[in-house]
Amino acid sequence: MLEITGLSAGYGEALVLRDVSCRIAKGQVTALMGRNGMGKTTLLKTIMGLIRAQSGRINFDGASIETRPTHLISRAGIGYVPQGREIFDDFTVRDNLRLSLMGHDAATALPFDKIYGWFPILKERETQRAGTFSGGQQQILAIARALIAGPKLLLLDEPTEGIQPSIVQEIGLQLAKIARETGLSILVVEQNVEMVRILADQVMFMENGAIRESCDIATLRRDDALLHRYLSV
Ligand SMILES: Nc1ncnc2c1ncn2[C@@H]1O[C@H](COP(=O)(O)OP(=O)(O)OP(=O)(O)O)[C@@H](O)[C@H]1O
Repeated sequence: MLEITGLSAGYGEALVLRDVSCRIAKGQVTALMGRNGMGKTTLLKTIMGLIRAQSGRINFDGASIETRPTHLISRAGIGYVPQGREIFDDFTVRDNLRLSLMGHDAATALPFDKIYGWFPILKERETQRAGTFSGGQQQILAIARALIAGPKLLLLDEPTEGIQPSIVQEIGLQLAKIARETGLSILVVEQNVEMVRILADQVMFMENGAIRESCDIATLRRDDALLHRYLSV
């Protein structure tokens, strides 16, 4: 599904990612953890083509994508929910979803009712402006906007940031269910350990722009030494 090999990238002269290699299988949910400033967001942006790789390969679904423009990476089947959500506050739920479909292949797009079945709150609030929502509801809408295009891989950047614990659990359980149901792969940058335990199958730990270690979620449930080492929790 996604295979990254020897990836280096950064901002101008400043290299942030250093020789990153990792692999995400179809249907697998991978959490990327690490302290602030270690390069997690930079990795997601480089996968999306928002930052150019200086060296290395990003292979998605059998094709190399590291030189493609962002809209073609998105059209190839990678959905992205950036930090801060970036929904349209003045638009209704339905218009936010509709706008998200622009430029996407109608053949892969999901019906609105599929999205509303996964997230009933969006159906209830279909005609309301997104700016009136709570942080958790806005995050659900941001995720729904990415899902409606029918991606094969979803990149999420700190989806639990600033939202209340009950909604964290709801979003985690629902995303895990969607991944199981549809074979969607997810790469989620996350600091919230509860969310990682609910959602992830495997965890990668990033430090100074490199993936230092990874483990499956059962290992992390048994032993939280890795969390102490890479997050100081
Ligand atoms: N636009 C930018 N220009 C220059 N340097 C940047 C830019 N964005 C991030 N950086 C630097 O790149 C490094 C990695 O940042 P990045 O946002 O990828 O980290 P992160 O692990 O996602 O942390 P956080 O959880 O704080 O977002 C940091 O040193 C940061 O200061």
